This record gives sequence, C-alpha cells and structure tokens, in this order.
Amino acid sequence: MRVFIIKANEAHTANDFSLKDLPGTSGRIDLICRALNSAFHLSHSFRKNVRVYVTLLGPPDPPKSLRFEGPELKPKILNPDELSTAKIIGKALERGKDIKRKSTEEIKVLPGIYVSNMSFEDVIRVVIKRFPLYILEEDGKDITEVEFPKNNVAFVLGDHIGLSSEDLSFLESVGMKVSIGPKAYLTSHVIAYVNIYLDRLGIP
Ligand SMILES: C[S@@+](CC[C@H](N)C(=O)[O-])C[C@H]1O[C@@H](n2cnc3c(N)ncnc32)[C@H](O)[C@@H]1O
Repeated sequence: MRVFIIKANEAHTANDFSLKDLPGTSGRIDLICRALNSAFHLSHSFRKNVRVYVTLLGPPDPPKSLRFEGPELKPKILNPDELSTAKIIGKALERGKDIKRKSTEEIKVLPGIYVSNMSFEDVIRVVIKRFPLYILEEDGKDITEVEFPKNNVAFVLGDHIGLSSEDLSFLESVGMKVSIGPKAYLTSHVIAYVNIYLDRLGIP
C-alpha cells in the first residue's frame, strides 16, 4: 500500500466554493483534485493500492481531513475530471459539518471516502504507526539513493504554499526527507512521479 498525505494550507473546510471558479474560491481545491487524479488514475485503470489523506486548513472550520481508500473506492465515483472530484469533496465537507469539534471519528461519505476533524499532525501520527514516512522536499535525499521497504510506504507533501518550517521540524523527527529532483514541482506531478518510480521498483 502507498499512502500520500497532502497538507492543503488554504483549502476551504465548507462546501462554500464555486465550481465555476475553483482556484479562486476554494483555497485551491483544484490542486487537490489534480493530486487525487495523479494518485489513483492510470490509463483505463485505477490504482487500488493507494490511500490518500488530505488535511484542509482553510476557512471556515479547520481542520478537516479526507481519506480516499483505494481498495474500497469505486472507480466510477472518482473520475479523472476535476469538477466531479470537487463535487465529492464538497459533499464530504457537508457531511463533516456535524462532527463534534474534538472528535477524531471518521464519517463514511461514499465507499472509500471518509471525512474527519483530524489535524495534519493527527493524520501523521495515525499513518506512522504502520508506515515508514518519507517527506517530499526539494532538498531531501535523492529518491534514487533511498532504499524503500518492499511494501507499505507513506509520503507527505505540501500544496502550492508548501510545508512550513514548523511542519518540517515535526516531520523530520518521524520521517526522512526525500527529493525527486532539483526543482520545485507541482504537487500532482510529484505524486505522479513517485507512483511511476515505485512502479519501476516493483513496490506494490
Ligand atoms: C508546488 S510545491 C510547493 C512550493 C512551495 N512554494 C515551496 O516552496 O515549498 C508542492 C509540494 O511538492 C513537493 N515537492 C515539490 N518539489 C519537490 C522535489 N523536487 N522533490 C520532492 N518533493 C517536491 C513538496 O512537498 C512541496 O511542498
């Protein structure tokens, strides 16, 4: 299983955005949709071995965390187009409105899609119980020099704003920084690259 954790610094935590102007009204939920596309979609096929967590930290009610669970997801629910994925995120945020403030309970929105009030740190702490954590950062160790375990790997990455120095000091106490190359790439491109790289290594 491959896990990707995305910190969405400004992504709205209510279904208050316009599908006609997703980048301008949602705190860049368009970026999350593209990241999900790169995480799950293959040409005419779907990656069942992937789990994605997205922690949304924008207004009005942060934090909200979404979990997309490849083995349970119905490919017909998660389509490659951004707008249908944005609608699903809106639906999940609607369902998440009623979760009690301090609760870490997850609510099932659709098969394989869950919403909770977990913070970014809560998500990381859940994941590192079972998965070694790799922090995707431009100045990390070159990915070609990293010896990955044979299965179960988790990667954390930022959005257009990136991971803060506070995030990095926490993350580096529980994981290793890894770089895919010398430039700052788009979140969705980084996920696509890592997926393809793990495919080539034969890591499920
Ligand atoms: C668009 S970049 C963030 C840019 C942000 N302005 C910054 O300087 O951190 C999105 C995320 O992709 C990951 N990323 C970008 N380039 C990378 C690279 N060369 N190697 C590994 N991860 C990278 C990082 O996690 C980053 O937070």
